[in-house]
Amino acid sequence: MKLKICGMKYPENMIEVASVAPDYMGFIFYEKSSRYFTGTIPQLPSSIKKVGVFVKASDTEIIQKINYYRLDAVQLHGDETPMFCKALRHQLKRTFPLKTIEIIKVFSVGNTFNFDQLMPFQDHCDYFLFDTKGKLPGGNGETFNWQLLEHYTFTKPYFLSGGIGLENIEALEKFKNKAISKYCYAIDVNSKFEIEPGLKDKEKLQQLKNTL
Ligand SMILES: O=C(O)c1ccccc1N[C@@H]1O[C@H](COP(=O)(O)O)[C@@H](O)[C@H]1O
Repeated sequence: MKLKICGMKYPENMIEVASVAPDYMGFIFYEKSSRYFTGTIPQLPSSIKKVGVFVKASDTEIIQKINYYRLDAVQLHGDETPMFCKALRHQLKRTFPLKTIEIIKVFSVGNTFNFDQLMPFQDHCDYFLFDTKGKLPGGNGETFNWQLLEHYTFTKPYFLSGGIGLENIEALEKFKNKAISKYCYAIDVNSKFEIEPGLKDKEKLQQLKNTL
């Protein structure tokens, strides 16, 4: 399973964390977040895809950040509509004809989550990401009931997110052996691997990586 490490804020820490060899590294472009990122990204191995995390940002802002930070993917973490995703995808293809910018559409999962709502997004994103519904748009540090994924009837690969920490390793092992994990493409981690918001604990991340 692939690994995404999200909410990076400090260049030296990014270099440290790059040695864990995640597949994706995420940067939060949401001003109200304690992980809001405005700095510079050092040269990272090209095997690590850089993801910009946006909450209801405009297409102009998203494109500007892709250009400036040379992002490889965008994570749409607000209530963006299927039409927005469709239009953005077209615009990304036009603006960056030589590079595929992946679109990861996030859904906040509560106990009554209806997976039917994913249908209109299917053709307009590359991956879904399931996070836990909480007070904040993201980074709540809480897991959701993964058993709900038995209602996932699509074939689009998804990121499993929301409060995943070292204490979930055993549950992750069990999840990986179940049919419901068939389309789980990556694990996404954030607040449970922090020393402070935006500063990640490399040793803990290495422990997780060794189990994936
Ligand atoms: O982390 C944030 O502050 C944040 C703010 C706004 C949108 C998304 C945010 N984080 C994303 O939330 C998920 C889950 O994080 P956690 O493991 O529950 O802390 C992750 O994808 C982050 O990218």
